[in-house]
Amino acid sequence: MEKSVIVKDVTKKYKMYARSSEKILDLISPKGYGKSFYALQGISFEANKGDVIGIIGVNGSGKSTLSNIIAGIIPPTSGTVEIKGEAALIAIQSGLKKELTGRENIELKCLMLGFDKKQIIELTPQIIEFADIGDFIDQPVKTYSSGMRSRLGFAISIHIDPDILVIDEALSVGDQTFADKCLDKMNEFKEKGKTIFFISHSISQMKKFCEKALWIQYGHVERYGPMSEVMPEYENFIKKYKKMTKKEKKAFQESVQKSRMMNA
Ligand SMILES: Nc1ncnc2c1ncn2[C@@H]1O[C@H](COP(=O)(O)OP(=O)(O)OP(=O)(O)O)[C@@H](O)[C@H]1O
Repeated sequence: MEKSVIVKDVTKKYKMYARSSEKILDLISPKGYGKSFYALQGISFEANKGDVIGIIGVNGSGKSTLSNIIAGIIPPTSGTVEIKGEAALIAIQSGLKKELTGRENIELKCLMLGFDKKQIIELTPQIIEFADIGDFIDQPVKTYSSGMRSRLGFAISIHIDPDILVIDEALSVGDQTFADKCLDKMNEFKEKGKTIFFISHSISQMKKFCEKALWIQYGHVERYGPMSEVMPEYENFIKKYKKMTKKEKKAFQESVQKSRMMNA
């Protein structure tokens, strides 16, 4: 199996300053100052070409942080991410410049990826047709609804033909017809042997589309394996969590959050 993504011991740390003066103290003290929150702690896994991996986990577990790191949008604090080829992120807020129109965003993204004028002229109508947002294509993106942003983002990313596609909740907005159109495109990618990471709160969508599951539990990899094995374990955890009393839930949340906080 040819590897397409190798993630080794990836950590993402965010500084939590109570006051702005703490930021200055952090900059000038040799050992740093203030508390750090670990969104990710020692994430390691490998993906093969053709893998379709669902990233699952409860709110705040680190799914979006990890997808942003895989797509190269943000760097890890420590650890390495090896990507074979070009990765693209599709998320509701992904990479669209709000002041620019939809059409200008298409051009910008293509230019940034090194496409020439001829390729851009060829691709633009295809992207516009897929996005299907009518006259809004010539309006600034800041006037778009979240569904329209997601449509444009999806249309751009799918047409630039990346080797690794990271789809973060992009199908949760907008209508069913568009979601089906996206799923068809994602299936085309799958058939071409590309690697897809898929984040969705829809467990049925996950089960239908992904063969593997990467379960992120409060910044750690809890389980990684076939969807048919990992998902039942995750669903069991959710069931148990839901059965907890309010007090038990709070105690549980506090203990996991505490394990992610560290000094400096
Ligand atoms: N810029 C930031 N500064 C501080 N903390 C952050 C930042 N970005 C994310 N976090 C924290 O990191 C943790 C992981 O966030 P992330 O958005 O990756 O989780 P998620 O699993 O995608 O959650 P959800 O399912 O709610 O979208 C959260 O506790 C979040 O509050």
